[in-house]
Amino acid sequence: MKTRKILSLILKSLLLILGVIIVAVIIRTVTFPDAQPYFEKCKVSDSDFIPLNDVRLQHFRTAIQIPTVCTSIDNCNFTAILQLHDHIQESFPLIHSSNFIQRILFANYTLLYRVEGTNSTLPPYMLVSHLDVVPAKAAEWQVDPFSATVKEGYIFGRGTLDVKQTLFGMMEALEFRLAKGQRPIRTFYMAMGHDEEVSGLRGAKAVANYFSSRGITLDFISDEGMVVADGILPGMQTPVALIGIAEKGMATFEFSVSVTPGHASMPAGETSIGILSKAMVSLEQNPHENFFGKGPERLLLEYVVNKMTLPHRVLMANLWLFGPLIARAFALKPNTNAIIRTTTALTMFNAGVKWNVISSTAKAVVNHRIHPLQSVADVLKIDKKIIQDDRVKVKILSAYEPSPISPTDSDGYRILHQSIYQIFEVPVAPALFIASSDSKHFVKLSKNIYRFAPSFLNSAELKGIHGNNEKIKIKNYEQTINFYYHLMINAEKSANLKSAFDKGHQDL
Ligand SMILES: CCCCCCCC/C=C\CCCCCCCC(=O)N[C@@H](Cc1c[nH]c2ccccc12)C(=O)O
Ligand SMILES: [Zn+2]
Ligand SMILES: [Zn+2]
Repeated sequence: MKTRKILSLILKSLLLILGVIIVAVIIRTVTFPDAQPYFEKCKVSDSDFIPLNDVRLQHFRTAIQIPTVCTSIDNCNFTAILQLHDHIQESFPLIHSSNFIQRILFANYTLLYRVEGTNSTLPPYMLVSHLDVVPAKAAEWQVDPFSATVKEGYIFGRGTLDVKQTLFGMMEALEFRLAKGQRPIRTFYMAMGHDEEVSGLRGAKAVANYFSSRGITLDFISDEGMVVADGILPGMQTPVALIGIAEKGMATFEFSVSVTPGHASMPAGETSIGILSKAMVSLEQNPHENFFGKGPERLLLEYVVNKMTLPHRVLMANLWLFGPLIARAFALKPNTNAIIRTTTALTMFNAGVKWNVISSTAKAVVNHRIHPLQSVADVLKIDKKIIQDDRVKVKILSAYEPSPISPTDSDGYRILHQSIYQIFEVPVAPALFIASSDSKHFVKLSKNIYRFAPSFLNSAELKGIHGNNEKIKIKNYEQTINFYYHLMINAEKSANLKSAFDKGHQDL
C-alpha cells in the first residue's frame, strides 16, 4: 500500500514537471521576440531598376569566357587576367573616363577603383570582388566551363557564382548611375583581387597596405560570402539571406610519416602508408567540438525562428530544452555542419613510388575551417591528441585565425539588410561565413566587414561553387546588378535607415 502511494506520488510529480515544461515551451514559442527589423517594401520604381539587356548580358558572358584561372600564388593565367582588365575598361567607358574615379593597379594585376563622392564628410566604404577563378575539369561539365552557355534560364560557367557576377554587377550599377548623371555623394572603393583563390597575399594584401599606409579606414566593407539560401536552412518556409558577420579561420596541415624503406616482400608490420592512413581516419572519424548555440548561428536563429514551420519554431525557440537534439541535426548536413564546428577535410594523400617498394614516406594534407570559438593552436593541439602517434609529424602549410565578429547594429549592416530586402524581399539574418575571402586582409581597415554575395541558391546550385556546372540564373544576375545599385543609393541615406531600424515599421 505504502509503495503504491509512493509510486503514485512520483507519477504525479513527473506529470506536473512535464506539464510545466510543456507550458514553458508553448509560452516561449508564442512569445519569442522577432529580431527581424521591419521595412515597408520599398517599391523599386522603373527608373530605379536596371534591366539586364543584351549588352549587359554580353559584358558578363565575355568575362566568363576569359579563363582567369589561378592554381597557386605564382601560377595564374596572367594573360587572361590582363584580358579581363581590358574587357572591363571596354565595357564601362563612363567609369573609365570620369574625372572623379581613379583606377589603381597593385602587383600588376589587382585593381582598386576609388569613386570620389561629392560629400567628403561621409565616411568611405568598400565593395570587394575578385578577378580570378578556380580551375574546372571540362570533361565533368555539361558544357565548356568557359563558354558562358545560356540555357534553361541559366548562364553556365566557372566564375558565374564565384565571383564575376559581383565584379560585373557592381560595375554595371555604377555605370548606370553615371549614365543617369548621378555622381555618388559618398566616396567608395571597389577592390578586385587577382589571387583571392590562392590566398590574396599578392593582391588584397597590397590593397590593405595601401589603405593602412595612408591611415584610411572604412566605414564598412562588403565582400563575397554567404548567400540567399533557398531550401537550405532547416524549417525555413522561405529563402533566407545570410549576411556573414564573421568568417571562419583556416589551417592547412601537412601530416607525414617516414620509415625505413625496403623490399615489398619483407614488410616490417606497419608501413608509412598504413600509419598515416590510420591517423587520417582518426581525424575524419573524430570531428571537432559541436559549438551549436554558442556561435553566430544563435543570432541567426533569433532572426528567423518566427519565419519557420511550427514544429521547427517549437524546437528552435526552446534551445534550452532541444539544443542537443538540434545540434545533432545540424551536424548531419555539410552546409549546416560547417557553421557549428571546425571542419576537417582530408584533401590530399601522396605516398609510394613503386608497387614492390616499401615507401619511406607518406604525406597527407588536411584543410580545417576554424570556428570563431577556436584558434589555429587549438586545432593543432586537438589534431595531435586525436592522432596520438609521435611517428606522425605535422607541418603548418598555411593558417589564418577566425575573423572578429562584426556588429549587426552598424550602418553597414543596415545598408546591406535593406538592399537585400529591396531586391529579394526575404528574411535577412546574420551568420558565420563558412569559407574564406579577401576580407581577411582588411580586418584592420574596418570593424564592420560583411560577407555576402546576392546569389539566390539551393543546395544543388551551391555545389557548383568550386565544383562542376557552376551556373547563375539569368534573373539572379539581374538582381545582382540591382542589389549593388540599391546598396550604393542606400549608402547615401544610411541615417534614415537607422531611424527605420530603431522605430520598427517605417517608410524609408
Ligand atoms: C544555417 C545556414 C546554412 C548554411 C548555408 C551555407 C551557405 C554557403 C554559402 C556560401 C558558400 C559558398 C562560398 C563562396 C565563396 C567562397 C570563396 C572562396 O572560394 N574562398 C577561398 C579562399 C582561398 C582559397 N585558397 C586560399 C588559401 C589561403 C587562404 C584563403 C584561400 C576558400 O575559402 O577556399
Ligand atoms: Zn572560390
Ligand atoms: Zn571567391
